[in-house]
Amino acid sequence: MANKTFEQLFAELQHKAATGDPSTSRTAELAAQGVHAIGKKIVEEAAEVWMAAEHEGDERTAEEISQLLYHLQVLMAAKGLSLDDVYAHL
Ligand SMILES: N=c1c2ncn([C@@H]3O[C@H](COP(=O)(O)OP(=O)(O)OP(=O)(O)O)[C@@H](O)[C@H]3O)c2ncn1[C@@H]1O[C@H](COP(=O)(O)O)[C@@H](O)[C@H]1O
Repeated sequence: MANKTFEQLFAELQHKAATGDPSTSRTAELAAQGVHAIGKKIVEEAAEVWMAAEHEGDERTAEEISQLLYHLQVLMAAKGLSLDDVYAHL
């Protein structure tokens, strides 16, 4: 059972990126650092997904995928993109 859906998390991250306190919110901290820093995290997390899929178990792979999805959502929020902007291309 998921703790929250992709849509619920994104709504929370949009709010945190816009109004959160960088000293208490990781999302607000990343948003304040900007697209360059978030992009580096996305590349790092993508590599961790790959390594987990090849060398670690399904649980670790799923965990790394969740972290990649989180950072992609943070980038979307920082850029002002909506879920519909992305769904339009799926
Ligand atoms: N789902 C997530 C989530 N997934 C991953 N992460 C962050 O991503 C990190 C994982 O990346 P790393 O393994 O590289 O961890 P790290 O070494 O601490 O990161 P760096 O120091 O290298 O930047 C975690 O330590 C978290 O900081 C997340 N941070 C927040 N959320 C959720 O986002 C929402 C808003 O959170 P806040 O913005 O923190 O309030 C809440 O629902 C949270 O549960």
